[in-house]
Amino acid sequence: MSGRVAVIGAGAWGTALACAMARGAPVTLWGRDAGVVRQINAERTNRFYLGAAELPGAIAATTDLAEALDGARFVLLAVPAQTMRAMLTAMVPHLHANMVLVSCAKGIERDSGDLMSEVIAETAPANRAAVLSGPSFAADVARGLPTAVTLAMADEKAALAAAEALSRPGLRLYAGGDPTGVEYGGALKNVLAIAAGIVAGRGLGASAQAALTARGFAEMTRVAEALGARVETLAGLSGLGDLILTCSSAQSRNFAYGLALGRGEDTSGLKLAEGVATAHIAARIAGDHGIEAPIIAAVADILDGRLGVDAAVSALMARPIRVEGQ
Ligand SMILES: NC(=O)C1=CN([C@@H]2O[C@H](COP(=O)(O)OP(=O)(O)OC[C@H]3O[C@@H](n4cnc5c(N)ncnc54)[C@H](OP(=O)(O)O)[C@@H]3O)[C@@H](O)[C@H]2O)C=CC1
Ligand SMILES: O=C(CO)COP(=O)(O)O
Repeated sequence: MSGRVAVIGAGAWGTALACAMARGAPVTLWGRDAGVVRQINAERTNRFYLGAAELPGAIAATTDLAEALDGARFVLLAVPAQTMRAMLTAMVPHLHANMVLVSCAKGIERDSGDLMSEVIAETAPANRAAVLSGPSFAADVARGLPTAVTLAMADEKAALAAAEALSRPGLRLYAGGDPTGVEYGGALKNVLAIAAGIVAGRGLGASAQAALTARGFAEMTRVAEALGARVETLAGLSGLGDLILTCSSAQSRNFAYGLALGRGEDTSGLKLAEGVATAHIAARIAGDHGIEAPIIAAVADILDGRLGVDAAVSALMARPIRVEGQ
């Protein structure tokens, strides 16, 4: 499977993915902001989202969806999860059935509880859906630093062909046949990264940080498995891999959001933290299914102002003693 690549969304991730893709072939990049698009084409930078990073000349940016999608075989969707449905709806008139729609977003739709692959299936049922997720900061990918992520489709053979077609020097794609697991991994790690940031911001220590990450991994695995994912997927790049990355670095916007919360600082001017919207719906889904998810529930309660950080920590520490792994 080969073919031209279109990237939808000229924020940090979309622009970084376009940089990676341009190392193999020309790529079109759709952005909604004419100023950003002009800057990418004329100055080869996207300063607001990627600072001084120099963008390859093989990226053709446009605000015109029809132009961006024309002739594309793979369409990488890199807009925030809560805007994915509207974005796809606008794209539908320009889609052809042979285009593979690859969600690169990490989140659960807040109103419906849908994963991004489900949003694709509902809005563009004639197209095949894929998901791409794993430990990958946009700044690293834009610079061409070595990165490995998973591309999953319900059809594993098709995923392998797509992973081969989209791998580039510096960006190695592993194929997977469990999109549900890959998506829950990517979405839930954002919620746990907020929790890790809170722990750091509150100055609770490195031991608490490690415990939170390990118990967070147990929790995300439990939730995802109950919702149809394979446990081994969660132990891969788009579960454990991404959890380790984002629970340990203030470069993560979700971690940085939690850090501010833990320090009692204002979060209103901060960059996109997908875990905020996902925390609410993930807590609701876990509650509805009777899945034990105390950290996710605590993050949702803190974000909603129902629980203070110290009370949340006390409550987590006071839970009944149990056998680890159950
Ligand atoms: N940044 C990263 O390191 C990574 C991010 N991701 C995921 O990628 C997704 C996108 O994140 P990221 O690029 O970082 O976010 P950014 O905030 O950097 O960029 C978001 C982009 O989406 C655009 N946008 C926002 N709302 C809409 C809308 N309603 N319709 C169309 N476009 C819209 C923004 O346009 P405008 O500038 O005009 O507001 C901007 O170009 C998230 O789900 C994130 O979790 C995944 C892996 C790595
Ligand atoms: O998903 C990411 C890295 O894999 C980016 O994390 P943040 O959205 O928290 O910055």
